[in-house]
Parts: sequence; C-alpha cells; structure tokens
Amino acid sequence: MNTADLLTITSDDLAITRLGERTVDTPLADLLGEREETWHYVTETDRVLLDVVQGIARKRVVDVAALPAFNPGGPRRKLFFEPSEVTAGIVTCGGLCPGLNNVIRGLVLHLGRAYGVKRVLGIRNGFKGLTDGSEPVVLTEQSVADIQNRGGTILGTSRGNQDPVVGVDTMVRLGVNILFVIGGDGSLRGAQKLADEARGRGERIAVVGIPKTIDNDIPWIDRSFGFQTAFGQASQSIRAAHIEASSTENGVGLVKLMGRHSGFIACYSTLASHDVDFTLIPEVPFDVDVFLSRLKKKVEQQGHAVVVVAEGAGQEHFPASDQTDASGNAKLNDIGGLLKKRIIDSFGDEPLSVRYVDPGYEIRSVPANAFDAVYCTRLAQAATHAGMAGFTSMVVGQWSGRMVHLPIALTTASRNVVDPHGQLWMNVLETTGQPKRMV
Ligand SMILES: Nc1ncnc2c1ncn2[C@@H]1O[C@H](COP(=O)(O)OP(=O)(O)OP(=O)(O)O)[C@@H](O)[C@H]1O
Ligand SMILES: O=P(O)(O)OC[C@H]1O[C@](O)(CO)[C@@H](O)[C@@H]1O
Repeated sequence: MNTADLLTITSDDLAITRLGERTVDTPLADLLGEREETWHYVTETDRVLLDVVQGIARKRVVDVAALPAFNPGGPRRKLFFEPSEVTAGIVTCGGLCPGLNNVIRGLVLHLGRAYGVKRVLGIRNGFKGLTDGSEPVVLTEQSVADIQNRGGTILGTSRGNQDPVVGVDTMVRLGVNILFVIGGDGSLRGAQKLADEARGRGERIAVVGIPKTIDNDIPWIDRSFGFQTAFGQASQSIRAAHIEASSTENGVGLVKLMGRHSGFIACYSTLASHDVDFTLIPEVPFDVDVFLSRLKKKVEQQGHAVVVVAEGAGQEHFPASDQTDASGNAKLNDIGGLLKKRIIDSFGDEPLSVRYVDPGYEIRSVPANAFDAVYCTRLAQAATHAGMAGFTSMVVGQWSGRMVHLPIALTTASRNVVDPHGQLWMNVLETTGQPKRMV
C-alpha cells in the first residue's frame, strides 16, 4: 500500500467551535449523572478497528492521539443558551430524503421537552426562505404530530445559492439563535457560510448540521439517515425487474438508481435482493462493449439477466456536460437510456425483452423505515444538545457506532465513495458473479 494515498486527520481537524464562555446549568442534570465528558467514546478496540477499517479500506488514517478529540454527541452539563431565550430555526435543503420529517419532529419535541424551548421556527423552502422574505412557520408539538408518517419535508426544500449576509440578517430579525440545517454536502457548505457570517458579525448564533442524503456520500459518519429506507425501496424495483425479466424469453431487467457520485444505493440494494447479475457504479469504470458481451453470455446461460446501474455510472462514455442545476451540481447524462439502446442494438434480430425500471424519486419520497426513524430521533437529540451547548459549524452523526460531533469542514472536504478494492464491492462481485474488470 502506498502511504501517500492516505489522508491523515489530527485533533486540529476535529476541533469543534463553541460560542463564547457563557454557561447555563442544564435542566438535564439528573439524567446526566456522572456521565458527561467522562464517556469514553474511543476504546482500544475502536482504535485498532478505525486504523484498519477506515484507515486502509477508506484510505484514511487517523492520528491515534486525535481520537479522544471526537466530541461525544450527548448532553452537556453547562449550556451556552438560556432555554427561555432560545428561538430555534430548522431548515431542510437539497433533495428529499426519507426521515426529514422525523428529524424536524425530533428537534421540536426534544427542544421543548428536554430543555423547555418555547419558540421553534420552520424556515420555508430551504435556504431560499432565509432570503426571500417569506415568513417562517411556527412549529409546535401539535403541528408536528404524525408528520413522521409522511415522506418529504413539511417545510419544503430548494436548491440554488443564497446570500449568507441576507440569511444572517433574517436570523437576526427573527431572533433565531440556533439554526439546524438538515441537508447534504451543499447545504452543509451553506451552513458553514452562515455560521462564518454570524461569527464575523459577533452574533451569538449556533449553526448545527444534520447530514442528509440517500446517497450515503457524507464521509466519516457510519451512514446518513434515509439511506437504509432508500435502498430498501430500490430493492423492490430490482425485484420487479427480476420478475419481469425471468418471466419473458431472453428478458433483461435494467434498473436505474440514484447515486450521482457514489454507488452505495446500487450496491446495497443488489446485496439485499441477490437477483442482480451486473451492478454498475460511478466508482468502477466499464467498457460498454465488454459489458454487452458479458450480458449476452449471461442471458444465453440463464435465459434472463438483471442489471443495476447507478445514475452516475459510465459518465465517461459521454462528452462532459457543462450544464448544472441551480446549486451548481453537474447534470448527468442518461446512462440508463444509453444502456437500454445499446442492449437492444446488441441483440439485433435475436429475441429480447428489455424491462427498464427507473424508480426515480420513489426511493426517496417515502417515509423512513423504523431503523432510519430511530437514527433520526438520535440525530435530533444529539443536534439539540449540541445547539443548546453553543457548538457551531459542526454536524452530528454516528461514527463507529457512537454519536459524535464533527466539524462541517471535515465532512465537506471529501466524499464517501465505494472503494473498488474494499469489502463492499467484493461482496457485490461475489453476489452478482460479474467480472472484476469490464474494461
Ligand atoms: N458551495 C456552496 N456554498 C454555499 N451554499 C451552498 C453551496 N452549495 C450549495 N449551497 C446551498 O445549499 C443548498 C442545497 O445544496 P444542494 O442543492 O447541492 O443540495 P445538497 O445539500 O448537497 O443535498 P443533495 O444531497 O440532495 O444534493 C442550496 O440551496 C444552496 O443554497
Ligand atoms: O432531481 P433532484 O432533486 O435534483 O435530485 C437528484 C439527485 O439527488 C440525489 O438523490 C441526492 O439526494 C442524487 O442521487 C440525484 O442525482
């Protein structure tokens, strides 16, 4: 292994910013007992595991001395904010993700029940609602009752850049002193800019991120909420494609799944269904002709085949697109459409039935499953504790099984991708039986 490939993080990279020195006794003192700050988040086993699993498989090495600097995600004995003076804001940005409403509800309930915070405002339509003059919605226990049973976000979401100066003006006007940003990498960059702007002006505003993406591409954390629900839903599409393909002569089921840069949804739904013969992800380039000849052979052998393709896969086969969405994300070429056409062409006059399934938004607009719902609740609790303690420019997330704080800068500095030499991809190759290299 070439150590030059390794990325080292130190305790400086893990340092969390906290607003000022002001401290207020927590109302959670009874609950805390002796635990706060004495929680040992990193055990010897974790150190070894982290070094081996994350360090080598994910091409990262953590300076062992830095590990205790992982800030635990629990309540603090001393708060920065006096609960009766808090106005919390919640904003959801970027694409939808199962569990958004669970996190919103979790924040409202926990702020109110654990800390007695009385005023929680929902910012409408993402960061746009901080800059377009729209009035926020007042969130109460009653108004968030049952929202966890609905997909989407009751607050609305958007893409597109907004001016952090205007955003902070709005927060000051509304009296928001803790802003919870539920979003992906773009939203977290936006959150960082809001936090920087507020700090630059000397405003006591804490900005706490809750990482959201079905793509599971946020680094360091074990997984992002909504991912499990999304790949579970995707595996239903694979099942449909498999049933269709195996019920027709020379059937090919082709399933296109979301995953702009990272193929986690494709990999996990492949493993969940065990009916896939080829999984194509952005991290592993492939030659279309080699793939087509392998596919043909597979159909000859077993009478049908199932192919799963992540939307970001095979982009190397298209001229680079200079089109972007409102947030600056590159618009992708349609790999599903290209493969469908090439499969049909490659069979010529031979019998073939291509069943193309593109579940699109169906995998991310559903409510969270129970496992994700638990994670959303825990994230909301950790975010509430962090905000009340005055931590800012940080995100909460589960790391190595424990809830921790991470600086936003660390989570936006890289992307979590499937390692083509790692165990997950190996599991996929074992399951599909596809060749390791199709180039
Ligand atoms: N580099 C950036 N700097 C500041 N703000 C940004 C930046 N990138 C995105 N944003 C803000 O974050 C919001 C959401 O960004 P984006 O549309 O990229 O979604 P995302 O949070 O990455 O989620 P998804 O994973 O669904 O793409 C945008 O509305 C924009 O205001
Ligand atoms: O159509 P939209 O809302 O831009 O979202 C599409 C993108 O969102 C993601 O699901 C990330 O949330 C990507 O996989 C996908 O490319």
